Amino acid sequence: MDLSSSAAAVAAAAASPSLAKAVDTYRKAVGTAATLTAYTVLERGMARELVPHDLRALVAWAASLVRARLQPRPAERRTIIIRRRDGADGDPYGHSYENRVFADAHSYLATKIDPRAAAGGARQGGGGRRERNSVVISMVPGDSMTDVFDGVEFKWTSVPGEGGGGRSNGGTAGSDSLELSFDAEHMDMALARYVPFISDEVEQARRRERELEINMNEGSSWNGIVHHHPATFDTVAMDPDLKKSVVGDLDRFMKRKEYYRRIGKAWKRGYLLYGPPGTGKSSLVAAMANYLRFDLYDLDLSQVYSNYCLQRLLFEMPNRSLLVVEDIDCCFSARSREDAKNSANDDDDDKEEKLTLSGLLNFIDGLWSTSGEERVIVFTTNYKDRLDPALLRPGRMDMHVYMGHCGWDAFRTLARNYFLVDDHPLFPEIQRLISQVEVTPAEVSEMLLRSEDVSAALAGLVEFLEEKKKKKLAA
Ligand SMILES: Nc1ncnc2c1ncn2[C@@H]1O[C@H](COP(=O)(O)OP(=O)(O)OP(=O)(O)O)[C@@H](O)[C@H]1O
Repeated sequence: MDLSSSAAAVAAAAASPSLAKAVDTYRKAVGTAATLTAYTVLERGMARELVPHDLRALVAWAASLVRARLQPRPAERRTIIIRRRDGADGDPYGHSYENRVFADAHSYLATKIDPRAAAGGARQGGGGRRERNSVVISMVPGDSMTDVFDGVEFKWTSVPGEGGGGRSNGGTAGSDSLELSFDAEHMDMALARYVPFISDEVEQARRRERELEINMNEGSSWNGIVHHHPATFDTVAMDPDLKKSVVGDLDRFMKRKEYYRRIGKAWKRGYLLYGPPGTGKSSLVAAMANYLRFDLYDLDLSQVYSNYCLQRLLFEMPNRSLLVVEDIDCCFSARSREDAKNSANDDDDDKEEKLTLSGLLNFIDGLWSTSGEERVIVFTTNYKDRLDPALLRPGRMDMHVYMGHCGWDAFRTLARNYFLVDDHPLFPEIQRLISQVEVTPAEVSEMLLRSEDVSAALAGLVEFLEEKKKKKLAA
């Protein structure tokens, strides 16, 4: 029976007790039905047969309410637009500036497309130099990609620039802006964690990729050249435990910015490397710079004639740099002690100008404590006993590292460096001799370099060590 076809039929049906009963049953069912399926069955089965049009509409409405409750509602979304350039609107001269967040996001997305993509690229490095690598992989304008951070999905869309961008011109290189969209509930995470995370990642990748410089002073200015020193902590031959503790110390230092700030100390770390010539002090300095990805500033104090000159040099050093003063025992000789003795009654006009070790240390403490950025200073000496006590006082140099003669472990590192070998029939002989004579890693390196054939080189080393032993016994 089709009761919805005419008003008369509806009235008749309303009056019919059997229909009233059916409607009553239906109402109860609506009230108690727990699932959408139940509604659907009722809707289809009963409504068509029994229920008048208005009631059917009511039922459909109720069902849609229930459906809406049961079905997950699409989450509210937020979109952040990151423009390539900013400033043009607000700048009175109409200048626009490259937006750093855009550059970072652009580089970051390139590494998501291909992890080998260079994160160097568009923006200037910390020292104001333009980075060498540039991003060559990027999203095609109009395309989207999803990145997951801490379990939350972030969708990136590259929005074409005025020229329309396009595959031929390098993707986001042709895009004007990037859109970042995410569920509204993650707004805080996006701004406070995700975007800063991207900048950090890009910064770290840039540091890893950029070429390091070694700077040397000429008078009061620095001259820098690209620095390809091959030394790393893997190649420096030294006591393995000592090596571990140097690496651990650097790691701890780098993580402690907040700690240094809290205790009100300059975020700097001082290392004193000492030991005979040729034991690898300079190699260790290079390994430290490579490990930290810091530029090296090799301060030649014989070129520094006044405190003013020193001050200028230290001021010019950017953060994340490693200052090294080699052979510190020779730099001040007896002068600083003499100065200290005479300073009370010396009225020489230029006494303020004279460079002393404590002057240098105070400058470093004073200047660097204001920068709030990480600095590492390394002094090297062949003669620790000749050093000014000012330098040896506790708290001056944080770590004293002795670079000694070549031990067995150090020899094995060198053999691995030069020949990629971990064992050889001559090793036991070399181990015995090395424990009997003093030989520097520089001497061992020199012997290993003499032949490309491992057996010939090791035989030459055995001969050299035997000779040393003979001389020692004869002495
Ligand atoms: N510990 C080492 N590990 C690896 N190579 C070393 C080591 N010591 C010396 N060498 C080799 O010898 C060369 C000279 O060593 P290096 O200049 O590092 O020694 P140094 O202790 O700084 O010497 P000096 O006190 O004379 O400046 C290095 O270039 C390297 O090839």
